[in-house]
Amino acid sequence: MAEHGVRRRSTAVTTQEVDLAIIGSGSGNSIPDERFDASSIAIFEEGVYGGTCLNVGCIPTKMFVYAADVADSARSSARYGVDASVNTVDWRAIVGRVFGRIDPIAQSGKEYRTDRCENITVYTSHVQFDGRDADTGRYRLVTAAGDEVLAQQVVIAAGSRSDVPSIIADSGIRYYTNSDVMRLPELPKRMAIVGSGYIAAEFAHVFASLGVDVTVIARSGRLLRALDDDVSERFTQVASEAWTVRLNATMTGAADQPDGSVRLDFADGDSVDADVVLVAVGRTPNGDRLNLESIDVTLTDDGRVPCDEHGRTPATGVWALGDVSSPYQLKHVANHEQRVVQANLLHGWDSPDLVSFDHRYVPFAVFTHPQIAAVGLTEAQARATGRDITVKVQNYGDVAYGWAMEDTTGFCKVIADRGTGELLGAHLIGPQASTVIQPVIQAMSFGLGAREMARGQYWIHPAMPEVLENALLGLELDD
Ligand SMILES: Cc1cc2nc3c(=O)[nH]c(=O)nc-3n(C[C@H](O)[C@H](O)[C@H](O)COP(=O)(O)OP(=O)(O)OC[C@H]3O[C@@H](n4cnc5c(N)ncnc54)[C@H](O)[C@@H]3O)c2cc1C
Ligand SMILES: NC(=O)c1ccc[n+]([C@@H]2O[C@H](COP(=O)([O-])OP(=O)(O)OC[C@H]3O[C@@H](n4cnc5c(N)ncnc54)[C@H](O)[C@@H]3O)[C@@H](O)[C@H]2O)c1
Repeated sequence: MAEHGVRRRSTAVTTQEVDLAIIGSGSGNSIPDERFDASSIAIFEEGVYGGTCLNVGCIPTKMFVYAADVADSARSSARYGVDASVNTVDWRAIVGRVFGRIDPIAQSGKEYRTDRCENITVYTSHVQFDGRDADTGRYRLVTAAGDEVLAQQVVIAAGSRSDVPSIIADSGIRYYTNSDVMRLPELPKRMAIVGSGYIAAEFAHVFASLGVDVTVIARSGRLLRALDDDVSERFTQVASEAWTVRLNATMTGAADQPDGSVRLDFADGDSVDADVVLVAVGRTPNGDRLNLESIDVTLTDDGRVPCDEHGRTPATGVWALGDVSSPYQLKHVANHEQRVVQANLLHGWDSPDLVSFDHRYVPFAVFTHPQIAAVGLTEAQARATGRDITVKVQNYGDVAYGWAMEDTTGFCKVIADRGTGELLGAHLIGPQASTVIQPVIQAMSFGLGAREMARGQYWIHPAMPEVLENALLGLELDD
């Protein structure tokens, strides 16, 4: 490990002075490249190196989703005249495939920073601020292991953690989150998933398709209710046929049962028994564990580290990016913000050339069944702007590739300004949604209107994006 500027104290802990400290090894780990070789850097990581996306988020979940999709394909094969079935699911082999790929990446990422980057010191411990050093004015960062780092500048890239409702946290039951459910030793017979957002929708698909009897417990009347109303409604319908879905469910208790299962009780007197309870009710930014008061930074009302469009927090020299500060808890946003903060670190805090976050058209996809993807305003949001809008809903089942797949539930909704043709939003539910949506993201980002987008290019026939082409052509735009 590099020991740049490290002073050993008699208590066996160290004090190091660095140019830059980075809290969190998710997107934060990508900041130091060769342009930072002359800077001394400390990276703090209290968990597994590489952060949420690599270890317990996007990447492993999608590797499990792919296995689930393969199982679903086999189950639905008879529709296409093919005789296939899912005979057994080798859960250990699936887990082995996923983490056999991921764990070495996390390990080698850490080794690279620790052993091969001479200007970087990795601290594998929780860290928090302890004000500023009176002599140097540097930010003082103190680890749980007792080390002290005095940093000229700090990037807070500390991510977020799973929320756990107190009714579960205080009950004493064994519950799982995305951090450990993917390493279950074996598939349970019954799983109850508390929550109805992204994580619930993706894991319900994974475990149900692999043969688990899944019950999804939603507080409100719809799943994925933050999405466009039609998408959320369609998804709730389809999901209710695939899994047990309890809507408008208010939990009143959770308790271990003598047979090792868990019972969840509801206000209507009903209950659900499950062998595994997965909690997926949102994520809290980790800024509340950094003692930010000591550097006079107050979290936003929704718990984020405040920062401006350049990533600058109210404390001079302290930057923030990703889940800890962003209104979007998405990896492509964290990566974008990392590139902005990286550029701005090189420009300097007060530079007139600072670059800005671009949050205009943040897309997302939910890798459940059916897949969902969206960008821009929902129909309700677009109507609320007061603009004269036109909306077209095109069914997958009405285009050639949708016929090929015998799709009966998918659709693509596009929303545009009737007068100008400006694209305002797109919402897809159906096969390949996360890929089919990409041309709309491009069009919106580069200011291409609906009409030009529909007719200014070829659309490969008979590929799935024809569903998008037809939706665009169906918009009632002024001439
Ligand atoms: C199950 C799941 C699936 C997801 N799937 C997708 C997806 O498909 N697509 C998508 O775009 N997004 C997805 N996300 C969201 C995505 O993972 C996050 O938006 C992204 O990883 C955030 O990156 P980050 O760098 O801000 O934080 P993180 O990657 O969480 O990194 C922060 C790191 O900081 C460390 N840390 C925190 N506090 C301290 C401290 N005080 N001291 C030392 N270390 C600290 C943490 O241990 C962590 O490793 C998913 C999330 C989950 C949970
Ligand atoms: N494919 C992706 O891009 C992807 C996948 C997974 C996660 N993520 C990111 O991670 C974030 C967190 O995911 P998530 O699914 O935990 O959160 P979420 O915000 O998507 O959904 C949380 C759900 O839990 C419900 N809820 C909240 N408190 C509850 C309670 N006490 N009891 C029952 N239900 C409750 C909410 O009403 C909401 O529907 C997402 O918002 C997303 O940004 C992204």
